Amino acid sequence: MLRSQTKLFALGKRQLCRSMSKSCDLTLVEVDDKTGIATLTMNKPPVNSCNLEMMRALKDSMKQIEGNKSRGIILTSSNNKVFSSGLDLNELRNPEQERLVAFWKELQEMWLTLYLSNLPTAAAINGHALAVGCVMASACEYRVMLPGFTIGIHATKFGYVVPPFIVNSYLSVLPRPVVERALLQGKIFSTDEAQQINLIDEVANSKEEALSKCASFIGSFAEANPVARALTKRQLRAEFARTLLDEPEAELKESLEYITSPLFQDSLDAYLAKLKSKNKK
Ligand SMILES: CCCCCCCC/C=C\C=C\CC(=O)SCCNC(=O)CCNC(=O)[C@H](O)C(C)(C)COP(=O)(O)OP(=O)(O)OC[C@H]1O[C@@H](n2cnc3c(N)ncnc32)[C@H](O)[C@@H]1OP(=O)(O)O
Repeated sequence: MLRSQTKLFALGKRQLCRSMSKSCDLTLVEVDDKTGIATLTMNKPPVNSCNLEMMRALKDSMKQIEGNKSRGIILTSSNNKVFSSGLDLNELRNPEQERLVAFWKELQEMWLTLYLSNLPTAAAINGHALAVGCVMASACEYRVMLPGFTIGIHATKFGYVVPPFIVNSYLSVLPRPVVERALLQGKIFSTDEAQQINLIDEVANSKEEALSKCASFIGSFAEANPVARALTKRQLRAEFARTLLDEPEAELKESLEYITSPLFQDSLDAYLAKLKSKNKK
């Protein structure tokens, strides 16, 4: 349904495409005609949480961008405080089986599409990037973050086992001992801390500067043959994507069993209640 709701507009020198839900445009895509770089903006209020429709919109937008022969993708947010708050926790709470299966498959496909994109990818992290928000940023080849925000995978803090492909997202950016400690502690990093451990590549003082730094990174591949670049990237990244490429059903089964267990559901209830109570105080 979303695919048929995706529209492509000609807008002066730019093309704009939108993946729409009933109430809003979940993603916005603008292609700069001069550079050929596409900016993919997450636009799901209030905090870009990833429900089924959002992840489908992200995947479809990335595929459209690749099909449009753009030179690269910059992932960013329309919210100037939150890049993404990760998976939509409401999708995991007392889920209906069919929707949960579709949701988890979409997460797998969205991650594979971003992680193995043929194009150079960069994240302009203009707000908090938590859990799967951090995973999406880590799946990109380059990260530029604004000061004063946080980034990390804090799953173990609220009783979530971290699935292997999420571990691999971190491993493709950080050394193993750092990954192990960060995941086991459920560590959330400030912008400065993230730069110190090279979880992010650069700090920018505004979203415009972040976008510009991401564009410069993508521009650095101007001399590379796009096909050779894409195939080399795929070779380099294939190992970390292996579980999902070869055995998505096994990963799905394991995750579903865990998500629907009383242990997980109880800790999710407690976590959601804490999150909601913050706004009632
Ligand atoms: C052996 C192998 C087994 C494998 C098993 C695998 C199982 C793994 C299962 C799950 C993996 C999950 C990974 C995830 O990504 S889970 C998501 C984790 N994300 C978070 O914890 C982020 C929580 N949010 C925040 O900390 C803040 O909202 C923040 C992003 C910092 C923004 O803060 P602020 O601007 O102050 O906004 P509010 O907190 O007021 O939020 C506004 C409303 O949005 C609701 N909200 C926030 N985040 C989420 C979310 N992720 N999902 C759903 N809803 C969310 C929040 O409650 C507010 O709602 P309301 O206005 O009704 O109070």
